[in-house]
Amino acid sequence: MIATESLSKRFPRVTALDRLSMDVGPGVTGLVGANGAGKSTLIKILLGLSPATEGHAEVLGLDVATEGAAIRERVGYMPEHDCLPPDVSATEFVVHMARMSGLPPTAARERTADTLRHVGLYEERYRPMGGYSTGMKQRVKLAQALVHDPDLVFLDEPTNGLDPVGRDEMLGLIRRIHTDFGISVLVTSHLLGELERTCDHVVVVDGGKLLRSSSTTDFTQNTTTLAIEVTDTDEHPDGTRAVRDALHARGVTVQDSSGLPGSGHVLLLTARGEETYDLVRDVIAELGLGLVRMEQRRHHISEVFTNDTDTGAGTDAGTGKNTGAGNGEQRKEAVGHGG
Ligand SMILES: Nc1ncnc2c1ncn2[C@@H]1O[C@H](COP(=O)(O)OP(=O)(O)OP(=O)(O)O)[C@@H](O)[C@H]1O
Repeated sequence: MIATESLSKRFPRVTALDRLSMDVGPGVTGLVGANGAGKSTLIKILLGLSPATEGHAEVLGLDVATEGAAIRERVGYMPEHDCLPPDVSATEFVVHMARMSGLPPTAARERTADTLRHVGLYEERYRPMGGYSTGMKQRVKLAQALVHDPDLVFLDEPTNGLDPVGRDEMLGLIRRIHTDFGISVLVTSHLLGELERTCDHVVVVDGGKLLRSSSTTDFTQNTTTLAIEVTDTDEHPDGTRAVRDALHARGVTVQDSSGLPGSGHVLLLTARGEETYDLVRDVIAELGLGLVRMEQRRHHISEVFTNDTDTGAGTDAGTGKNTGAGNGEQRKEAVGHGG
């Protein structure tokens, strides 16, 4: 869908993109980075709206340097900033954008009604947009990006300014753009956590450079840490402690989980294979306790990112190719703490 090769953009005082190479396939891809990381600059180059200083990029197989108009016919764009004229209604505005994209009048009206309904704007679509809430404006911006039925959409910070409920709704809508309509999505955010649930693939940029590019599941792969929770009994009023002591007696060290929320009843230990599971099961059975849960912990994307920036990593940024697997071991090391 998108391929960049050593793409750079230098402004007089700042390098917004620095030799960025990446491949993005179909699906929902998150482009993550702090404010000023270069996300909007990349999107403008990919749309053919702003020339790169050096390097090469293709969108849907089209060269951004020479085929910008053809790219914009097939790609929808939701800009970051408020750009809606206050005096017109959502319907008028989106019909206008559909006409600008080349749809005939009747098709433009029909597509507008469908798209506004899809993003959750109903009666209010006939009112002037100046009176809309931030959430409603974001929905109109999303609708105009989708109205010409593109193959791919670029959404620049679509959850900006939304409250938690609005954020969740917007993330759900973004997911459905792909599942319901088969449109691929590149969505930017400075919040990693929210992309964990929404995206198939995540690209992390920092200071215009690629930090990491991999599938979300690869980012959040299982750790080797086991979380165990047991019931208490009359004989063992503190079942958690009884298990800890019994495991300790058998040479298994339980990790210090005191910093974790609700950690009072959760034991964390490093699994060394099947035998660790068997040992835990046997210890709990011998003590006559009930096993509430025994599960492998997963990383959160935010843990990965914190670790990357802390260590100045980017070790596996490499080519940034969308290969998903293959960097697991390196990542495991980079993440290390796992708990
Ligand atoms: N037209 C421009 N002229 C000069 N500097 C620019 C211009 N556009 C962007 N920059 C600079 O390039 C860097 C990257 O900006 P960009 O807007 O791409 O970041 P971003 O990751 O999208 O962050 P944000 O979400 O805050 O917009 C920033 O330091 C910004 O100040």
